[in-house]
Amino acid sequence: MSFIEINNIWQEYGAHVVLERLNLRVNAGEFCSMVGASGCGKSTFLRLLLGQEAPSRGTILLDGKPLQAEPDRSRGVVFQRYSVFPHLSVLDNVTIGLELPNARLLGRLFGASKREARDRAVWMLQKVGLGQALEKYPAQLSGGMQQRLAIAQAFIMQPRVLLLDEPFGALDPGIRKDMHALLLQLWGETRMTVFMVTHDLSEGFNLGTRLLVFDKVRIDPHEPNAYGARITYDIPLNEARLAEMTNPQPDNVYALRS
Ligand SMILES: Nc1ncnc2c1ncn2[C@@H]1O[C@H](COP(=O)(O)OP(=O)(O)OP(=O)(O)O)[C@@H](O)[C@H]1O
Repeated sequence: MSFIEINNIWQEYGAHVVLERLNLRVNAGEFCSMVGASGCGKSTFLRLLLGQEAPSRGTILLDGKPLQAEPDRSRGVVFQRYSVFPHLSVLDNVTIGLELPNARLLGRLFGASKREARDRAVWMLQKVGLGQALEKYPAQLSGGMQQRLAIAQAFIMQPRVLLLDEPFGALDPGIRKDMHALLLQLWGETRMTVFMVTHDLSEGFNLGTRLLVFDKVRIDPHEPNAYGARITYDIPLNEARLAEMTNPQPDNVYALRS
């Protein structure tokens, strides 16, 4: 059994078929880069994986069970445009993720739990290079720093599946390179399963252990929306890195929680 099983899913909005007959098996720890023409349904596919939408047909299984309809802690997401809270400091932006799941029972965390959450958030922010900006507000940060903050927010929750929708699309080339290194490092440490949509082919090839190409197999020039896209190529990449990730040597294992 694969960690994620996608069985013959379709996504239709009225008469507009966006995805059709999509099948995929993904093992835990794989890093899937996803490319394809604009509008072919990559973000739609991510929304299905996140549980924000249910497919029109077909099933998605996570660990053998149907995906929960609501997004939960097992899945984290980073969009191209930083989705951080403007009225919270950098530190609070990251700590709040740890507090919210407990909020219904306890209100905000306090005492030792609060300190522990804060320590973990500081540690995570140091990892993404924001250790000197803890008390700043998002408006005081550059675009690249805000995106690092969004990544820290997603990683602190230690999701089993990380969904990235062009996470570096708005960044300068130099910062992009740093972020690639950071993402690979954190992926190696946490052994998450990653799905990343990108328009940058070289980014897709460099980071992924698998490249999924979305495309339409059938096209009706008179009815462009009559047929949907599916995965037309599934190319294994960076196999040595994947092997090291899924069978780590003791020296290569770091605990994310220090
Ligand atoms: N809720 C919706 N209702 C109707 N149409 C939708 C809905 N969501 C997406 N679509 C349509 O589905 C198609 C695929 O959109 P999607 O954003 O998934 O493509 P994409 O491959 O991610 O594109 P891009 O690379 O440009 O971001 C588009 O034509 C879009 O208009």
